[in-house]
Amino acid sequence: MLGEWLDWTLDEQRDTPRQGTFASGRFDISAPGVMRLTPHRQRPDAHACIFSAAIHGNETAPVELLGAWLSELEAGTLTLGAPVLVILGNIPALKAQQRFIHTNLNRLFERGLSASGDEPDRARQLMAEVDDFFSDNAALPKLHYDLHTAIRASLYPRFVVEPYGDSDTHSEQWQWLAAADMQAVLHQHQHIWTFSHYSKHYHGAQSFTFELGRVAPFGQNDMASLTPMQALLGRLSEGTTPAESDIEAVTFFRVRHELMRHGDHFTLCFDDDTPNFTHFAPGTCLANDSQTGEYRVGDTPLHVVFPNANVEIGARAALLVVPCAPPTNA
Ligand SMILES: O=C(O)CCC(=O)N[C@@H](CCC(=O)O)C(=O)O
Ligand SMILES: [Zn+2]
Repeated sequence: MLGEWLDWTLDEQRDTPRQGTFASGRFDISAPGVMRLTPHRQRPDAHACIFSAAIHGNETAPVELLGAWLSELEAGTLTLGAPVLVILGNIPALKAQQRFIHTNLNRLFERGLSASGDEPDRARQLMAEVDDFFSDNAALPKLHYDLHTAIRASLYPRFVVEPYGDSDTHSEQWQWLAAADMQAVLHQHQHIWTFSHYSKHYHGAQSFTFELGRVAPFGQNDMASLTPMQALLGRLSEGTTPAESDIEAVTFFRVRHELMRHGDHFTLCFDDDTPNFTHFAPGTCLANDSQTGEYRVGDTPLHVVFPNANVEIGARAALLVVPCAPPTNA
């Protein structure tokens, strides 16, 4: 199953079986990098689960993690008890080991998207796959974990971004994230058309973007730190209740401001290797933009997440965030 999926994903021309069975279920590969797993016996607590990776092509740890989890299913050490849609997002970028080829796929998941090109076409295909999967499993609670790694080091190496949306995140999610050793949660403050946001906004799914360490080539990822995360994927795919931990060890943040690049010339006022969540005091200069001038921290200290001066004009150059209390349902 794993072999067939990766073969067809990485080499579309190969004559690979597109469906088959394994000890506890069936697999159906509907497109390169898109595979449905259907259990022979669905457990009563099952969620309809989507696990996605490689929405950014150079983020390899999540691909290794999904490979390790699929190997457990294939070996029969894990029993499938929930339907799962597994996705590798940007295949040309994965082959090239680049974040994207033409544009950032993780800003294109919006219905009615009119842009043309390979990444917009892939976004439309993946949105349709998500719609079909959730509609075919309409009786089940919906869940989507979109797995990434961050460009820079981080004061919290493993954290999740909670997309903005009308639907609430259930209290159990916070405990599952804590048990999976996620160290921080960042609540988004507005709609950003990411893949995890798509499932939350249009389907009301329990959905997060996971940042599982730092970008590294295949084979050089710290997979030991992701053992608790693999256990979470394992429990969800078994349709059993994941381990819970109390959330004391998790730090919560909220986005205060999205720093955008507007001008041809854009620089950040701090070192390139500044880790995510670094704190900046009031008055500190954070960015210089040829279009909008200097950006300085106001009266409230800010922490910087995902700083990147080399984004396209009009794209996000950093999230400026503040600590906040845990959700009242946590
Ligand atoms: O490390 C970075 O600078 C970028 C990491 C990354 O790709 N983050 C995601 C976050 C998506 C979200 O806000 O949910 C992204 O920018 O797409
Ligand atoms: Zn990413």
